[in-house]
Amino acid sequence: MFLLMTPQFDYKTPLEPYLPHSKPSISTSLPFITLTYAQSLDSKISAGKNIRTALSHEETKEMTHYLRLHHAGIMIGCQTAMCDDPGLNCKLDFDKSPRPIIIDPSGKWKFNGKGKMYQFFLKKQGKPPIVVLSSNTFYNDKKFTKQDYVEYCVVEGSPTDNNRLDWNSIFQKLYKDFHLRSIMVEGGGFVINDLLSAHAVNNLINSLIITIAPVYLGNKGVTVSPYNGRIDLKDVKWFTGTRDSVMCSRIG
Ligand SMILES: NC(=O)C1=CN([C@@H]2O[C@H](COP(=O)(O)OP(=O)(O)OC[C@H]3O[C@@H](n4cnc5c(N)ncnc54)[C@H](O)[C@@H]3O)[C@@H](O)[C@H]2O)C=CC1
Ligand SMILES: Nc1nc(O)c(N)c(N[C@@H]2O[C@H](COP(=O)(O)O)[C@@H](O)[C@H]2O)n1
Repeated sequence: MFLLMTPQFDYKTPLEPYLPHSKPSISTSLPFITLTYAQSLDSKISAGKNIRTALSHEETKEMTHYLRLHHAGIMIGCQTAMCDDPGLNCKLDFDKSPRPIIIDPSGKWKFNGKGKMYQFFLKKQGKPPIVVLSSNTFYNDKKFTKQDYVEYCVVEGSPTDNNRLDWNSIFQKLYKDFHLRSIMVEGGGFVINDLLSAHAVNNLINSLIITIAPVYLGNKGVTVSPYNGRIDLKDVKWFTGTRDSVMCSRIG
């Protein structure tokens, strides 16, 4: 559990209008999507490929766990799952931990073992994951075997584009088959850039919440920058803690 080290940092009031319950998705087939991550001043989310990098201050990290409290699912790409060994639970209230969702089209990531997510699950401090898998892997890869406690969300994968999965199909399936009404997407770089780019076509993201840490990570860092150019944000609100700044917005 967190000790509230910095009670003067009120993140709850400014976040309120951006939470799923404040503006439920008007769609009946898609969950409320919050894209949220921490970045440096030069738009890097880690110091380099496969390097877990602490960017958030203690109090903005606590804010992330508050966001976890308000979402039914928490999504990351398999590269982040493999290099960060994340817990993805909610330390403010274990019972309200979101369901971890790992986008892993080829089924490379392993849940069972020494990983934090599995250990939290065994101690009833976190939920078991859903792995989003390509139909090519599920039906055609003879080496693929189902893992204990893992549920699979099988989405049609592109046969020509490296098992690429369509975001709209992923979210629709998670809504329909797993009844997830709100999902926070944390990263990493590929997931953020691809989702931001897909949003321009499908209007998928409901809230964008970014922690900005006062640090440069340099040109070896993993960059956040959508492929298809400029994206304008609206309903923008900034607030500042002891060290980090936080930007909340919707995407125009
Ligand atoms: N500062 C922060 O808030 C965060 C930082 N990170 C950092 O990000 C870095 C990892 O980022 P990346 O290497 O870009 O990996 P990633 O975590 O975005 O995973 C990429 C992989 O996920 C799969 N994938 C994701 N979306 C897919 C789709 N639509 N269709 C098919 N496959 C899909 C693919 O296998 C792809 O290679 C790590 O260093 C990690 O520490 C990760 C999360 C948050
Ligand atoms: N909010 C935030 N700040 C940072 O500085 C980070 N590096 C991250 N990373 C994300 O959080 C996951 C780790 O979660 P646990 O604390 O282990 O539950 C990591 O995998 C990234 O998704 N986030």
